[in-house]
Amino acid sequence: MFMQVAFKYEWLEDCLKEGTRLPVEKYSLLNAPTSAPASSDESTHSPVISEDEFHHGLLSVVKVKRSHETDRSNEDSDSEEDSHKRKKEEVWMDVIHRSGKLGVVGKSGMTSQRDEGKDMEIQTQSPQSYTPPNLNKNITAIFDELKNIFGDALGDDRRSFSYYKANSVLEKLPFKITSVEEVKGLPAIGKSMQDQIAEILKTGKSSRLEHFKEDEKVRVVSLFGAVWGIGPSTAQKLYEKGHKTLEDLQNEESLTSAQKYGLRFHTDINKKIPRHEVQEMELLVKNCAESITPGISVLCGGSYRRGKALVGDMDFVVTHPDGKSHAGFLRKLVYKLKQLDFLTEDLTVGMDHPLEERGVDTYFGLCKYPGREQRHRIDLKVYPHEKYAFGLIAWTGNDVLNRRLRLLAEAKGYRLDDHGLFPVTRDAQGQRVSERSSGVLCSTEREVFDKLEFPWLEPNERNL
Ligand SMILES: Nc1ccn([C@H]2C[C@H](O)[C@@H](COP(=O)(O)OP(=O)(O)OP(=O)(O)O)O2)c(=O)n1
Ligand SMILES: [Mn+2]
Repeated sequence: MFMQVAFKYEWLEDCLKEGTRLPVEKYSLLNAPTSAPASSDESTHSPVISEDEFHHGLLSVVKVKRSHETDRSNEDSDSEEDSHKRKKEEVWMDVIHRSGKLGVVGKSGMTSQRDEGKDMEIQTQSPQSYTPPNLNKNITAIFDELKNIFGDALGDDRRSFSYYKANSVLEKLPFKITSVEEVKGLPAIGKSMQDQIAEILKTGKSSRLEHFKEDEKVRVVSLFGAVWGIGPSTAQKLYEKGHKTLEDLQNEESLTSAQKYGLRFHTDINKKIPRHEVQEMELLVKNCAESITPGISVLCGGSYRRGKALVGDMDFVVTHPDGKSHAGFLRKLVYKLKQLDFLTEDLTVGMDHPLEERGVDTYFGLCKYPGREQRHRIDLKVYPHEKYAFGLIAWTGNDVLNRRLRLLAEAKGYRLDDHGLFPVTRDAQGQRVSERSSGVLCSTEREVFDKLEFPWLEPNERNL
């Protein structure tokens, strides 16, 4: 039985380490510990979890698949708000950092792989699988639906993110929740989440979700919004045109060709890819790339690089250490991968930046595992050597870490994105400007972490 409503974060960490639910007494914040007290020194370094503060700590990173409609570079446009909360953020950074470690300690024996002393982080790594057991699917499945409804249909990224971060805590818990008392005091689980959890525990359902399911507009708009290439505003327009089902959309002329592919392969794209298949496809792309330009570096980032057992899509990050052979490479790679019948449909393409521009070439498309017709989403991004470390961090994620790093950079007077780390100055009007040409030089991910004074995380430790 859980009597305390607030206890130290180490409780969660230790539970995960032990693989069992430990008594909370010695972690209590309300009662003075009677036995085996944590040293006072330790408690000063151990942030206490308060939902509200944790909430502010994470802000509105949204894990919704809308990157194709959203310019990632504009993601931080709410930086005014962010700056108000930055102070609090810094305090909570440690908490969040710890929460990232949870998944790692939860999987006993997971080790770090280092690849130090290299000029560039060109690594062939096979991180061990990251598969935290989710003992609370009865709750997280409902929250996941609500996350999608708020994100895909209602465009309410803030609420969507509340469910996303609540789930990222709940799915890592080493026990099945039987009473709402057990989640009080956990990060990201505030009063509203507690009430919803209590309701789910009692009735097996969420009235909020049931209400949405009864609302035809919400149901239809979130269905459409979940299609690759269709965002909340297009989804709403399609609903207003009278469409009700995905079949209805098949004859809709106004869809772009990418949206049509998104629709046609909707079921395929939504299926997660087993890790070992990604590994094989990574090898296929690597071999193909090497046969075109020897020495080229190809790495599959995203959740695969973070060690997930099931992967949503493939995010390839490519560069060439010589600083020039990357230019024009993507077109050749795409051509050859199509010849191999691996790449099948183009979604969006932005390539052929001339060498002098030092731009990033991108290809978003669909591919298939050799011998099968099922499609998967694939992104290929080619970075010039000097931007590579930044691209690799951005496309490895996860998005919570990306957000944290960006906010931290901002607090230190920089702007961070997948192209680099740029000092921010003020122009004559007092507006913040960052000069693209004067970026900080970092040739490895570790140098970027060091520059930001963020504790180093191996890729498999980045599931925050
Ligand atoms: N709004 C977003 C979307 C993505 N990313 C970054 C972090 C992600 O880890 C990476 C790849 O994006 P994905 O949507 O492919 O996410 P993952 O690879 O992490 O998960 P999965 O593909 O398994 O769904 O890009 C981000 O910072 N912000
Ligand atoms: Mn991915």
